[in-house]
Amino acid sequence: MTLVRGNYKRWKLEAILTTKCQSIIIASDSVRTLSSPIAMASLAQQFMRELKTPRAWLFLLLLPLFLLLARYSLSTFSTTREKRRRQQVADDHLPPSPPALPVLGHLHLVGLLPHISLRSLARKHGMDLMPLRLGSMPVLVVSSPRAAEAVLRAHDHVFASRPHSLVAEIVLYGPSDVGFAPHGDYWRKARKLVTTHLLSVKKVQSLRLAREEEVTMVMARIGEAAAAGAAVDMSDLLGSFINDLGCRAVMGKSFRSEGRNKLLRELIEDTSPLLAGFNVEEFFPFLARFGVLSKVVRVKSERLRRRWDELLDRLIEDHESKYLAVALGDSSKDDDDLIHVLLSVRQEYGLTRDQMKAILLDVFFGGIGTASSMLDFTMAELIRKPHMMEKLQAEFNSSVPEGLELVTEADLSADMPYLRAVIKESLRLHPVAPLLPHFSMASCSIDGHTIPAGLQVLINSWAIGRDARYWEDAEEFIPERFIGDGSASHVNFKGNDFQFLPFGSGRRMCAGVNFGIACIELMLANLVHRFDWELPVGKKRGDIDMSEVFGLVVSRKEKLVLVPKLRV
Ligand code: HEM
Repeated sequence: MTLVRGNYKRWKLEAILTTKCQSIIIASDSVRTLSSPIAMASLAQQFMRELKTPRAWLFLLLLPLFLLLARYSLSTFSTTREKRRRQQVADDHLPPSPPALPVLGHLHLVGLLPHISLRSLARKHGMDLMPLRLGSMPVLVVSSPRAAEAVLRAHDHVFASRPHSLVAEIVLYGPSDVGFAPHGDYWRKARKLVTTHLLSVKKVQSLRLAREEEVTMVMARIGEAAAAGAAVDMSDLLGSFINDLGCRAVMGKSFRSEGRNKLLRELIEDTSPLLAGFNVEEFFPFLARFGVLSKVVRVKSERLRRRWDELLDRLIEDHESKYLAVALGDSSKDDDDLIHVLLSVRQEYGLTRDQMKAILLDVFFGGIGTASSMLDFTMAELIRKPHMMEKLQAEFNSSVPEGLELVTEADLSADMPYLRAVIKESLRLHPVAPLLPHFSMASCSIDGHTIPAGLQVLINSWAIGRDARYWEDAEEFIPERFIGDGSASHVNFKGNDFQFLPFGSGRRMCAGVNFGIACIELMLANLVHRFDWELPVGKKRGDIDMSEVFGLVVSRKEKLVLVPKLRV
């Protein structure tokens, strides 16, 4: 195994231009200049949006100049015959790649929903391990459980890093969070802190009362709508439930009244597209040398960072004074929120203020969109299949005391196989993070192919969860497959079953599984147990549109509007 820098030059997919751009990356001592994978993935969408901005026109104006420079680069740096021969030998050890265009590579083949277009491409060319070139960026797309196991288990130590993203670097302070941080000592320390103190099973259990209180408030709102015969925008309701719960966990109860929950939701909504957006210069690093394009992204990111700073600094300062009072014995320790926990371990882990802020942002970005989108998909599937909704309600009827107004987590600890099967099936068919972004830190060999160091790897968990070689009726929503003698009754999401990766696997697996599942189970249980759900007049079940919008988290395009009827 060779280190990244030594090996990077050996990697060339098709265009000599690519090699040139990468040489420049190496020369500038930035071996990790590849973009955020999610950024890459929303390419087309962003591009259409960007066409309306001055920046896009700037790009179009710069394109001829770029092509001229590319030609110049080709002639100036043309490889020697011997180098080409050696490159050919290296290429022969790579899996084959679909045909590409000059300059763009395979960029034009990535659509608005990259996980879907990448699956079509992999299927068309029969490639479970598919090297692509997006602009000048080499990417390896992994589309089968077997290939995912090779990456996430056999070579987990090689692929446990993340690709670089300019936006994450600015907005996430380095990045100093867990999710975007490159593999290394800092990531290890931050991940340990998060899994031991913030998102441990014990900590998640200690937030049980908070979850139950938040669910009670939501049920009261739905109850009012039911009494009035009014429709409820479920997408919005579920979004604000998870947002409020996240705020409560992070900053404590006392901040809801100050409007900080709303501010936080706005900030997350403003930041997510940028974190998921694509930056021209990251696909064409050659252009970044002019510095013009990266400035636009930089300015936007810095503006957001200032807004985050203002909110997070205030939150931390408020907590610091309270923490000090508790430490001096002037006040009782009534607060156990995550900022408080972070302050208590700050010295032990040697955390700076910026690092604390980045770690808090992970809880917001990791937790809020994921759980609410997942709940939205699940409710939509259950409405489309009323017999499944009835089966789930029957499970509650037989498991919880009659007339129970709130299903608590204690009630859920009883055996509820169908509830768990519905959640698993929803995660299989609609993984809200469908492309897992990884980065190779060294070269390694998979199936006789040499995978070079310094390569961005995307594991298509959406394609893997629908792989007909592993799943019967792979495109259908059938929770029964996960129970009894169903074909997947032994499969779980702990990262050992590589045909089912909604939370990833290996070192970079989701750090918030327990937190996420606890929120989802409690909310879904109460929605289904307390209410029957109907569609607004004039809308049929078949009209529910399951199409998606790609972003940091994939969500349903259409809002889910339902009319509740009180059951209990
Ligand atoms: C339905 C809910 C959720 C889903 C489906 C989900 C899914 C994922 C996935 C697919 C990854 C990437 C795994 C990989 O690269 O192999 C991830 C990473 C992560 N998630 Fe989650 N997640 C959820 C909830 C949460 C929650 C509630 C939190 C925190 C409060 C959280 C925090 C994180 C963090 C910190 C990482 C980065 C781990 C690392 O890079 O070391 N997630 N999540």
